[in-house]
Amino acid sequence: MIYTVTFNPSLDYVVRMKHFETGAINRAEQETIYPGGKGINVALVLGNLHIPARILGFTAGFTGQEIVRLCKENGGDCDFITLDQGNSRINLKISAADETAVNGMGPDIPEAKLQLLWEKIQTLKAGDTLVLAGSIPAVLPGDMYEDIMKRLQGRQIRVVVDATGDLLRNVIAYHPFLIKPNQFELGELFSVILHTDEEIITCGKRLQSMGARNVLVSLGEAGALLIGEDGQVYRRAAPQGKMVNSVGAGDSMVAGFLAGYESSGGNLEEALKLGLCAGSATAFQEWLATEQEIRALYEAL
Ligand SMILES: Nc1ncnc2c1ncn2[C@@H]1O[C@H](COP(=O)(O)OP(=O)(O)OP(=O)(O)O)[C@@H](O)[C@H]1O
Ligand SMILES: O=P(O)(O)OC[C@@]1(O)O[C@H](CO)[C@@H](O)[C@@H]1O
Repeated sequence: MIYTVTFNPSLDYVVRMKHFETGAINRAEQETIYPGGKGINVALVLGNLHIPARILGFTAGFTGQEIVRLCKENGGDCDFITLDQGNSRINLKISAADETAVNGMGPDIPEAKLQLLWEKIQTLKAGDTLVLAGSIPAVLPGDMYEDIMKRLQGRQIRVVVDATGDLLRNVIAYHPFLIKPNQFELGELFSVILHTDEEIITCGKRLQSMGARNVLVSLGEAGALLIGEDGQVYRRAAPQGKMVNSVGAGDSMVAGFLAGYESSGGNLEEALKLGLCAGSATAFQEWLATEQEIRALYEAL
């Protein structure tokens, strides 16, 4: 069974306009509200691919209720913990000539509620996969994912981490099965800006030598690079298509990778291929891609 954890879910308020100008009143030409947060996105795309995934995390207030409702409406298997105070955040996504986002801070999570999450995670069994994805509310310590991984050591649970900065850096020593930084986030870990495949591979291999098993580096429209635990480096260009909205493309890639890995009995090339197609299929849609959209790219690749 796959479980995803979203500490800081959101309502993604996606607005479209031809031109966006800072310091001015901008008028939306189209607006939609989606349930958001990386773990939620991963689980919904897994669901689209018929892979069962339970959604764990914290929701609060009226926005939290709407996140749960929208997740369920989209087939999500929700097991959220409800916080007694605050509201889940609203993340503004502006799609104009380019994409701009303002992500909220999210509510505080008191110790007693963290304990409830820990109790849920304790029930995972050997062979299960746990996806820790996205940021945590600003008031929580940056070792949150590390703490979870520490407690899960030796239990044969595959842990996937899609996060940035310290949250990601601190888990590497605990042998995550998969990490998925994008090119910028990978460079950020080493305080460098990466330009070439060789530079990306060097940094990816460094993360492997520090403990990560598979390092999947997403490169936007340039595709992805996988530094596999089998010692191979896999490189694939992205499928061609018209970019509509890239929000959730990276999460869809994680979902596709896990689905491809599971359905192929652990073939990394297959996992990368389905991951890439899921990422691109989402980038080519208004929101998260359906199975049909992902399979169409897969057949053509
Ligand atoms: N313009 C694009 N054209 C084709 N594929 C794309 C494009 N943008 C993203 N993708 C696909 O989605 C994958 C993930 O994208 P990206 O590298 O932007 O991840 P990310 O930065 O984690 O994304 P996000 O934070 O928006 O979810 C890429 O590897 C690629 O397969
Ligand atoms: O603030 P975080 O947790 O880093 O990212 C949150 C978020 O931007 O990630 C998803 C796309 O990957 C969106 O649904 C959501 O708004």
